[in-house]
Formats: sequence, C-alpha cells, structure tokens
Amino acid sequence: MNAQFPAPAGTGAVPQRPVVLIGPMAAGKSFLALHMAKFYGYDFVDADQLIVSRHGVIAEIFARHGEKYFRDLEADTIAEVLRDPDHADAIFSVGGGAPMTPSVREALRHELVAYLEVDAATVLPRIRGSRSRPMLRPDPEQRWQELYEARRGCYEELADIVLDGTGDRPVAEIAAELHERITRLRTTPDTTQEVPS
Ligand SMILES: Nc1ncnc2c1ncn2[C@@H]1O[C@H](COP(=O)(O)OP(=O)(O)O)[C@@H](O)[C@H]1O
Ligand SMILES: O=C(O)C1=C[C@@H](OP(=O)(O)O)[C@@H](O)[C@H](O)C1
Ligand SMILES: [Mg+2]
Repeated sequence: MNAQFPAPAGTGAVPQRPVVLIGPMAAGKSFLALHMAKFYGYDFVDADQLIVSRHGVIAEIFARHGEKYFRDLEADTIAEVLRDPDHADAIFSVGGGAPMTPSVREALRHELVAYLEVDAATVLPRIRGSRSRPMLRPDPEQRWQELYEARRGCYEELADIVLDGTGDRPVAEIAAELHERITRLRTTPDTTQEVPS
C-alpha cells in the first residue's frame, strides 16, 4: 500500500514514482506494462527481463543456482529500479513471486502498486505445458493454483489498485483503466493529510 500517493496536501508537488504491477504468473503483467508503454508513453521496466538480460534465462538460473539465488537477484534488481530516478515514470512489472520476499514486500508498501487479478480459468490455458517458469514444475496447472492460494493474500494486502484481468479481458481495456486510475491518483490532492487550522 502506498504512502506517497497522492502528494502530501499543501506541498503542491506530486512525487513521481513508478507503478509496480504485481499478480500471479501469466496474469499478463509484462504484457500490460508493455502496452502501457506503447500506448500511453510510460517507461517499460520488467524485473524478469532485466534479470534475463544480465544473467541469462530464468529456468537456467533456477537449475544452476536454485530459487534462493534467483530471489536475491530479483530483490536486488527491484531495489535498483525503485531507487533509480530515471525510472520514476515506469510501469514496472515484477515476477509473481517477488512480493513474497520480505525486503520486496516492505519496499512495495511505500509504492503505488497495481494488482492484476485473474482466475484459474483465465490463466490455465496460457500455462499449459509451460517450460519457461520453473516454479510451475512439474504440473503447471496444479502448481499455479497452489501458488496463487499461497500468495493472493499478499497481493491483496499490497494493492492500491486492483485490476480485473479475468475472462481474457482485452489488454487495451485494462490499460485504459490503469492509465485513468494512475492519472486520478497523481492529480487528486490528499485531503486526509491536511493539518486542521
Ligand atoms: N489480456 C490478455 N488477453 C489475452 N492474452 C493475454 C492477456 N494478457 C496476457 N496475455 C498472454 O498471456 C501470456 C502471459 O502474459 P505475461 O505478460 O507474460 O504474464 P506475466 O508477466 O503476468 O507472467 C502471454 O502469452 C500473453 O500474450
Ligand atoms: O511466480 C514466480 O515465482 C515467478 C514468476 C515469473 O514471472 P511472471 O509472474 O512474470 O511469470 C518469474 O519471475 C519466475 O519464473 C518466478
Ligand atoms: Mg512477466
């Protein structure tokens, strides 16, 4: 849950921070972030994409070094992006497991977080036979559901914005809603923080 949106009343300044997209595997976080960049001009940053560009494919990282090593890389990458002023206007998609790492979860409490909510019916056809996501092995459908149940409370707790991504809702529609909600949050003064005169 964010502590910095909207700006403190009276300052007139709206601090520009990235919008962090969270949600389960294959919800469409990376796809949505890319769409937001393409159609609304946000900076696109994807934690997994950065990790892959620097360290190679995720399945290989898991196979060689294990999950803990990947989670450390992921947490470091996310911290780096969040402190980089060049990414202040990013839509920042992070992997489905990222908010489960305590340091990441703590950092996200102070950011604007959008949770892309989906259900099994929407996602299962997307992950059938998936080999690129090691956390889904050996049975992608069963593992997705287990992980979703274990993680959804954390997603809900962190979310400032919840986006409905069920039923293969068109990405253009989700993106339009997200853009509208971000714009509103960034321009509405926060009267809850006003000091009584
Ligand atoms: N709104 C959508 N409608 C239809 N297919 C989608 C939608 N969003 C994502 N997808 C597809 O689902 C797959 C997983 O999307 P991705 O963005 O990689 O998910 P995530 O980053 O949440 O794991 C991709 O093949 C993508 O094309
Ligand atoms: O949920 C997870 O544990 C993971 C999700 C993946 O990202 P997406 O959520 O973008 O698929 C990727 O970070 C890795 O395979 C682990
Ligand atoms: Mg992704």
